[in-house]
Amino acid sequence: MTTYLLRDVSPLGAERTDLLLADGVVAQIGTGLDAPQDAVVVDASALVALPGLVDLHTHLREPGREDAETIATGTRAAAVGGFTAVHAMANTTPTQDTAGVVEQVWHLGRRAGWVDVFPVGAVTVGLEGERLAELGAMADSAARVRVFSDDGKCVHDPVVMRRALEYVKAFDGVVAQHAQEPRLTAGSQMHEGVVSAELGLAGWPAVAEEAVIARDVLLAEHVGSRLHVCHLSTAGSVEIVRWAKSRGIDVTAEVTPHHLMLTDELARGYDPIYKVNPPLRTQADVEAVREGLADGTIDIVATDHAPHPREDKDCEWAAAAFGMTGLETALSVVQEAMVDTGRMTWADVARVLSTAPARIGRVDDRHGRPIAVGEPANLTLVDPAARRVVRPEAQATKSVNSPFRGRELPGAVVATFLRGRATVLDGVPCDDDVAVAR
Ligand SMILES: NC(=O)N[C@@H](CC(=O)O)C(=O)O
Ligand SMILES: [Zn+2]
Ligand SMILES: [Zn+2]
Repeated sequence: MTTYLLRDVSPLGAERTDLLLADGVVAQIGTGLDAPQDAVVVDASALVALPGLVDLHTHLREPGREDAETIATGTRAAAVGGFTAVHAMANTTPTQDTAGVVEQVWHLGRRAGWVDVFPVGAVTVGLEGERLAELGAMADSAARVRVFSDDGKCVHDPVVMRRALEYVKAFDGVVAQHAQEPRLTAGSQMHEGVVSAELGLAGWPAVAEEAVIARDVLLAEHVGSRLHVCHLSTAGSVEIVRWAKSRGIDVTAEVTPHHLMLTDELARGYDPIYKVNPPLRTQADVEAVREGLADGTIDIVATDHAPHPREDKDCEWAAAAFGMTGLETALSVVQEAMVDTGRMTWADVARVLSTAPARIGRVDDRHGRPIAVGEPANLTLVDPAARRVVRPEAQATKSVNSPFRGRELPGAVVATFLRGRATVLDGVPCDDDVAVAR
């Protein structure tokens, strides 16, 4: 295995030092380290080192929609985006609702070799919201599932939600809720507000999200369980989570990069590239989620990378699929929205994109670790001074539905290391090295 000496890198944006990566771990830290004979020396004097990013919410689409993404293409895109681990959502075909399917996804992730893939288990059979899936068997499987979600759909029946919350306690699992009251959002196309009224598109009101979050934090309190809120998007949701945390309720929440940056104004062009669930909200909501992320009410940023094939997006708004890609732009968007605005430091970025998601997903024995001697060398090197224009056709993901198309964003992932092995160097995926390691 290649040894890397990262010369003059800035861990978490702090003072520069050298990092020696050998035998899969951070072997030495210090200034002016001697380069071992066969080491590859990387001039990292312009780079910030972060613990490898961890995505709690990725749609890899395999099995079932390999025309949109495969585990191989999606995890390669994840590595390019600086990730060393992703949690793969359960809304595949077949659904990830049995030990057999989650083990298959886990095996395919290992075989691809780009990042560690942690399958999410469905809460209910077929995401139908009626009967609990075999949560225990998925937890005990080789995939060691700890995160359970019907994402794409809401676990709307309060009795089913209560049972799921109770059940996952046995193995320290968490239910990740896609908070969307279905009756309030039947036929909804975009955020309900001034813009939806003007465009004549059916609205998806903030209350449909907030009502479910309010119910679920109370359920989590009642049964003493752990709840995670997926892609929180409204100012009211931030308020409810803030209140729940102040009561000591064991709730965590995520926001997506697109909800940190984009608003419903973008729907005015009727371009379905901006159609997503939950919908893009208002500028006041964007301000509130930024503030919530900065003050710790929102624990993490998760991409909700949702690739769709062209034919599902190149159509009229009402017929188009909900969802946006995000793995390869997440870090840049967080830099623009939070770091370059002075709201967060790089140490905060490491928390919201690595340490906290690893902890919520209970993979913090391997990921989201401090950059310290003896720790697994899962690392991301970012050049904060770089700027680049997003070109979806040039991305590693198989799908081109990026809402950031044509935008210039700050920052670039220069390298990603998974257990000391480079998966990305000079911004380019290391196809040959990853193939050898397979
Ligand atoms: N976010 C989306 O708009 N779509 C997701 C489902 C989801 O995250 O709810 C998808 O699977 O396409
Ligand atoms: Zn969702
Ligand atoms: Zn999702």
